[in-house]
Amino acid sequence: MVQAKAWILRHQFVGFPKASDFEMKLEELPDPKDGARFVLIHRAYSRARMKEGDVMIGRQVAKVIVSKNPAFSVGSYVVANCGWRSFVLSDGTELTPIVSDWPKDIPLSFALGAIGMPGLTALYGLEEICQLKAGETLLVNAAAGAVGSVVGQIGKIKGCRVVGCAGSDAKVAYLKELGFDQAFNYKTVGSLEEALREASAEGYDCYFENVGGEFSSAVMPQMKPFGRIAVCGSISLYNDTVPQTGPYIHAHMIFKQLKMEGFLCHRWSYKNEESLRRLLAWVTEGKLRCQEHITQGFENMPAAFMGMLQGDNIGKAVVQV
Ligand SMILES: NC(=O)C1=CN([C@@H]2O[C@H](COP(=O)(O)OP(=O)(O)OC[C@H]3O[C@@H](n4cnc5c(N)ncnc54)[C@H](OP(=O)(O)O)[C@@H]3O)[C@@H](O)[C@H]2O)C=CC1
Ligand SMILES: C/C=C/C(C)=O
Repeated sequence: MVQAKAWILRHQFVGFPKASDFEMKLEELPDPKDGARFVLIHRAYSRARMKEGDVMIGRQVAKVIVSKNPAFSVGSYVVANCGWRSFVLSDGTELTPIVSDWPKDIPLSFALGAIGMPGLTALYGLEEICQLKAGETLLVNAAAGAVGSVVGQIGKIKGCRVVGCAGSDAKVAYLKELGFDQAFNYKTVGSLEEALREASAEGYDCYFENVGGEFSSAVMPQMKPFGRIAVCGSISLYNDTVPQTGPYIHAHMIFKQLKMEGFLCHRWSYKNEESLRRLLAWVTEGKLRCQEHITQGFENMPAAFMGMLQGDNIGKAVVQV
């Protein structure tokens, strides 16, 4: 028997999540039986949200420590979509092997960030939704985070002018280090509209939307005709107890003939293998830089999650167990 820990959503979040909304439980896992197709894994990193009574959703980089499944050899690493757990028994359906030629000098935890789901989200939002072209001007918010920092760097790889905004001066300095052409702290600018205009007087061809709400309302009038908006997330709305309302965007959408489309990264999962190879190659070539905000200890998962929601992280927020 193995004793595993799991974080459960005790109470549905009302407004910003609280420590008392989470509960840690112990689970007894049976030993895998001969002939059964089970994998026992450990070493969790993760973050997410969901409904009461369930184990918190999240992905981990995990090591296979016992296996009766020939597809997952003992000692190999996988990305596991198994929630906030310290160990798990899996039939393999939620596991994606990390490629055996993963370079030794690249941390495996990047498989949760730039060379994982957030990197894929950035790539698909830009290529499939925005259809970003060289020479265009791209705007991204939450730009110093897991998805946003990759969005901006892919924008530069593709020969675009990139504007990013983030919530601290340290984050703005980081964006400049990454090669963003313009960056500003949305919390300290006097006027968001003016800051957006100063960053790109001629407006924006593409807008990679991570934040929503008021920020989005300020961007719409500054989109260029036939601009494209990839609606990836709306983090400024997730903790609302009362839904935010307008200004409404219809006039800008119509008269500028904008295209706006929401997406979930798994829509293109059939391309993931090739896409992860591209992201890995950019990292290896030094074209795509990754930073992590690492919290130590499984017991600190809720704190890390709440910290991410309030902007503590530069780069991908991970928990090392
Ligand atoms: N569609 C899809 O398939 C996917 C969508 N997403 C979405 O992408 C977005 C980014 O996710 P991810 O990269 O993991 O997270 P990040 O690493 O970017 O962390 C979240 C960041 O959001 C910013 N933020 C928090 N609250 C606000 C607010 N009220 N207004 C503006 N910014 C805020 C903070 O940065 P700052 O200091 O700059 O405010 C914080 O660091 C999220 O909206 C997420 O839901 C993520 C993965 C897949
Ligand atoms: C897959 C993740 C989705 C969001 C909106 O965060």
